[in-house]
Amino acid sequence: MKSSFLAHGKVILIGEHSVVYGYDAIALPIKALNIRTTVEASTIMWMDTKQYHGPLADAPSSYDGLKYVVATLCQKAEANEQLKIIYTGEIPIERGLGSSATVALGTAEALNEYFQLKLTHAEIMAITNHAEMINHGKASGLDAATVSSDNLVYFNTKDGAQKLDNKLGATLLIMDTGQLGNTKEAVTMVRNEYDQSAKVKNDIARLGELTKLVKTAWLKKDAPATGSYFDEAQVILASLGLSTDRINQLQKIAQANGALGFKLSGGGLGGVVIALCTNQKVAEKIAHESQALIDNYWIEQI
Ligand SMILES: C[C@@](O)(CCO)CC(=O)[O-]
Repeated sequence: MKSSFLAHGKVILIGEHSVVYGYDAIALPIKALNIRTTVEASTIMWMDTKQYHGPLADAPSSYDGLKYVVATLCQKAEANEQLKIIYTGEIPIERGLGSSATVALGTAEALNEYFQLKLTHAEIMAITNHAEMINHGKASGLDAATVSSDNLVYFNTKDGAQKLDNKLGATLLIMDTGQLGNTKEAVTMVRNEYDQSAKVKNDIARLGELTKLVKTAWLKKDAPATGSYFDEAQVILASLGLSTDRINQLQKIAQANGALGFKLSGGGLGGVVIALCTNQKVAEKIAHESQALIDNYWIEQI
């Protein structure tokens, strides 16, 4: 008996960090980035990923979220069977692309099917979100909501995920700086500032407003306005200490080559950046000019 589940990655368009404080955020599922989780019987509890291959019990602490998912599902199934859990495909880790939520969701779904537990979507999401809390300290649930959605997600912690399925009529360039971000560290850093500074509280509130403005512009298919809100968000995220020299250099290249807007995406301190472009040609030109500073890039029509 074998079961498997394919889960995809995501990129945050706007509202990272402020979403942790209850404000709105918008995130896009990225189907081109995905990981398949396969569960099969084994002689020992075994975990097989690009980063780690060995007994689950010996996996490093970065696997604590996954250990929780496996333990919870096995407990619900009252299973004492040993398993091998294999991950194929790749989403670069610590880049803001949702790799941890993808593997947590994939593991919960694959084990749900393997044990025929018939857990509801809400139960699977609760387990995935808890794993994200273990991974990231304080997680808003945005990543888990987006990696389990087929549509653009409009999200806040109170109402959860809502569909925003209109097209903006533009091209999104996603570039991987190759620098490892650290979501837990970034969220903690902003939280410490938030608790002490009225300016940071205002910055976070403005990020929340920018999300609402992007939604309005999106519904009007106003890509230039959306781009200008991305630029403003980048100024705020940089002032919170979340940008890097490389991100700033990429911003200059994007601006010099016609991007409508540019920002980091996800926790920051590295990871991916996004450039909003009028069309594919502009996106390809920016990616080409940026090649010395990036590991990889993806283009999405939005
Ligand atoms: C930085 C953050 O807003 C996004 C991480 O992808 C954290 C969260 O929403 O849990």
